[in-house]
Amino acid sequence: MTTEKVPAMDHAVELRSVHKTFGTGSAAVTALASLSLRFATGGFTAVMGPSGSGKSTLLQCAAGLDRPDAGQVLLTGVDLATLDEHRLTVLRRERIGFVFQAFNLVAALTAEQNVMLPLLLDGRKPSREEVGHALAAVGLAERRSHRPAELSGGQQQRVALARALITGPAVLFADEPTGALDTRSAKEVLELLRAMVDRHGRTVIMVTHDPVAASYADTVVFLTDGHLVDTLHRPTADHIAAHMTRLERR
Ligand SMILES: Nc1ncnc2c1ncn2[C@@H]1O[C@H](COP(=O)(O)OP(=O)(O)OP(=O)(O)O)[C@@H](O)[C@H]1O
Repeated sequence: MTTEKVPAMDHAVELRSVHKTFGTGSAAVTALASLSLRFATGGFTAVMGPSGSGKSTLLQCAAGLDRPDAGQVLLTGVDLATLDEHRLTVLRRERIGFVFQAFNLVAALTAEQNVMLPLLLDGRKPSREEVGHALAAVGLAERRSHRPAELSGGQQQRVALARALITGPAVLFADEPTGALDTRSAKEVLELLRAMVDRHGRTVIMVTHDPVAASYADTVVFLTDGHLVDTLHRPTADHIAAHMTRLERR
């Protein structure tokens, strides 16, 4: 693929004055207000902020799932605005993994078949060994033949993680990945995300409302009304919770 590269790659994702509005006229809502933000390569960042502050829109634009009205998004050094839809799809497939609060597994497929999907979509024939390895990495080697309905929420999210990671993406985006999980399952998923960064050098960007989940990150950024209002490094859950309370009172 011939894509424009910038030389320095210490930031896996960079937003430069990204602006995004939904609706028109008096109904227009500014979701991102000329937001500039950089996510370090090999770092774990949590994105927090009150409801409607632009967190999901940030993730969608950063992952190339939505296009900003103005500004630039660089993903692993590639300016997404320079790509047509086909090249954007290829870039996303090769460099991005995504996990959602609702897992988004295909109900009719087994864990193993769900994990295979991204490779099949990429025209590759996955080996059972490769898929087995991905499931083992999330502690589910024994559950390869189970369908989503036969798995707990935490297990389903771990299958979703294995599916997101099977292509070896540089960046993993997670939108409330623990929002539907009990405390124990959430901890397992967060520890896996932490290990992706520490052991495999991946970049993780996670939207969350939960201060405990955010405390697994290296950096926590806070949005309000589409603006970046604060950045904390290695904060404790209590510190994050206090910060959120202050923001919600503003
Ligand atoms: N598709 C859309 N159409 C219209 N408005 C939208 C759309 N998506 C987001 N918005 C608006 O943009 C703003 C930011 O939304 P966004 O979902 O990014 O916030 P959020 O911080 O993720 O919120 P939450 O924590 O509630 O999920 C909100 O005011 C929202 O209503």
